[in-house]
Amino acid sequence: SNAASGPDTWAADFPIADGNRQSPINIIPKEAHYDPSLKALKISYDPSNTKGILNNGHSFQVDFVDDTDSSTLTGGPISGVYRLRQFHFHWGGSDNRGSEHTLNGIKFPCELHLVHWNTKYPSFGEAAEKPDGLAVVGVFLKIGAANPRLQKVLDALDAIKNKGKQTTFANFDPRTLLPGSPDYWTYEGSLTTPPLLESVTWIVLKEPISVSPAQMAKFRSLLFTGDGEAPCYMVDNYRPPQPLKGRLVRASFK
Ligand SMILES: NS(=O)(=O)c1cc(F)cc(F)c1
Ligand SMILES: [Zn+2]
Repeated sequence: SNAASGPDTWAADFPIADGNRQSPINIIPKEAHYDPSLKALKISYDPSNTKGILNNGHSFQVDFVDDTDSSTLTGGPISGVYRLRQFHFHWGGSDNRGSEHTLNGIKFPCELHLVHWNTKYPSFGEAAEKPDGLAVVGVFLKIGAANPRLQKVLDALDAIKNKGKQTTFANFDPRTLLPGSPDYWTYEGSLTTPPLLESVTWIVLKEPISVSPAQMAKFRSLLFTGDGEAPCYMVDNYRPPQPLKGRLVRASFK
């Protein structure tokens, strides 16, 4: 990561960067504990909640209307109802890196995060400050055939090349981005970007989805920089794995 503002500099402004439940982590499947009490994830999204797509200067995100319980996550390791807020990605400058979570030390070229907040709190902002406030579903992307489900998202990127740009984006069902297998690992962690709040129940799906090299090039065509600034390609926007500090990683499958 670059010295100026990369992950190694965050502890100065956000001491929680060295906390006891930081994310991401390296997942070692053989060291995960199968928990038969873990429920299946229940995901119910309403595509009409899609609000827009934004280049926020560190990734791009697709935002959802979250003022009703029409796009929710329940079941799995969580209790209660969590509402979909946004999804976004992290990726590398080449196919050998990019994911935040790793599997047996292996980095994937890209990782999708679907961010949900616990409706026992009045808002996303309030929930983000509570230990059980957020639930993020992580999906690995691996190089293979072009993924037609990604294409609508990637085709919108030309309109949000620079930091701060947003455009309309409607009627997208993020469920189409999920793999077939329901198997997941889960652990208690944090946001992976500042403010690094320790409020996330992570749910990392075992089965990756595919992305082609040409599709990865689309991700890498975005800019970290604003219009009129010296352009800097948006790549390597991932935090490396953080110390487990005694946490258990549970598996929903044997
Ligand atoms: N990358 S992440 O999913 O942990 C995340 C989600 C979020 F809503 C805000 C953040 F700053 C970071
Ligand atoms: Zn993320």
